[in-house]
Amino acid sequence: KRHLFWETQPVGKYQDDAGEGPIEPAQPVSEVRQEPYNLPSTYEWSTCDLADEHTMKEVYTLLTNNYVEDDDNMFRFDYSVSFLRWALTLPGYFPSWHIGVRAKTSKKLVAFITGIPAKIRTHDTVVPMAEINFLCVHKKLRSKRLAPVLIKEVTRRVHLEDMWQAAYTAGVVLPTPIATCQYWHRPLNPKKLIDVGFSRLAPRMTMSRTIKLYRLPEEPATPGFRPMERRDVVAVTKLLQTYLAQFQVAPHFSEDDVEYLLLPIDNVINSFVVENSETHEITDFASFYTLPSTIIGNKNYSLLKAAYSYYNVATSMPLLQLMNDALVIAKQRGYDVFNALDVMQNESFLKELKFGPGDGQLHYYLYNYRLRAPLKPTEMGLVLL
Ligand SMILES: COc1cccc(CC(=N)NC(=O)c2cccnc2OC2CCNCC2)c1
Repeated sequence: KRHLFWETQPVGKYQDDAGEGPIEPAQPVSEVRQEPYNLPSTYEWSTCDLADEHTMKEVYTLLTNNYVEDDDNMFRFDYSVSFLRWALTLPGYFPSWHIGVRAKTSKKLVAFITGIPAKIRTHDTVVPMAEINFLCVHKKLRSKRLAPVLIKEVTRRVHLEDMWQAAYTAGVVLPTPIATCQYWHRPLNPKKLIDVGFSRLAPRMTMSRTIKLYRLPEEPATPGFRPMERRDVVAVTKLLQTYLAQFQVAPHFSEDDVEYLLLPIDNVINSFVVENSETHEITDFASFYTLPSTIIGNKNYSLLKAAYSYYNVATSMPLLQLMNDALVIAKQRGYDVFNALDVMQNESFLKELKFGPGDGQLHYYLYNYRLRAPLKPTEMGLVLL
């Protein structure tokens, strides 16, 4: 399929002969285009100040009504205001990278795209990158070729901050995935999932048999499994840095990153540690983020409460046991389903903990950075929100 826009971007093929690294060289910031790209005449750029409650509410409303749906258009991501604030206003973020498009007359927010700064390690090189996310065009403005303009504008604003690489994911295939991952789902409330059409009753299975199949203990099995606290930041950072070192692409987390990104926030990020009762050593870490989905057009339910596996490190037990404890807590806290990608070492627990394969794939991309070869999911250590 011809990609009129993507063929103009540095997202090219692999080149195992050439080294790994930027496809195009950085430019002097003074040479970066100073003026915003052109929009259709009735629309205007509008940088969204997410510290402002009203603007944040406008962003929430645009996304909850117009963001990503599953392939059967039965569910749509419903990122909460507190989640968006957490995900997008991290220390060192650039307000100018929260880009909106408004209709000139009504001032209605009709499109959005974001970037946040991150340090991503690819093999042995730590590269400052922009993580691009939340590209959204109002349903009524689709196929007006707005998405390419939003992408060019966020790229321009990233360049203005002297940053020349980016990372993003998508459910669609574009030039040129660096990894293609499968997503998996572990039912926690199988009856609701079947009622809303997320899951189907397996052949020759009754509902009561299905409920029994997915039943979980009331409490985690591991003594010392508890919510992460600020005092755990140093130990968790060490655990994560050591664990993530094995993957070809992974975030390069500092203690400040861990403190901001992984300390628990109700209904946003859930994180846990295992503390050895004798040595008080932190030996394991588990985390999942909260991303509900609107259930489109179901008469009994309006919201699917989903947990998404984030970063997990087990050193004192099999990852399987740690993840089972995470499932137990997610069930306790009222989640309907626990989702995971087959990245990192997740394959080691997916089948055994009764995850079922999802009906789609998530593709990872790098902008202006060539790898020698695509990665296997087990070589991918980056989880985007
Ligand atoms: C259940 O409600 C849905 C609402 C919209 C889309 C999908 C399917 C889908 N596209 N799922 C994923 O992309 C996905 C499945 C498992 C884990 N992470 C995921 O995506 C994350 C990471 C990328 N940004 C969205 C959230 C499901």
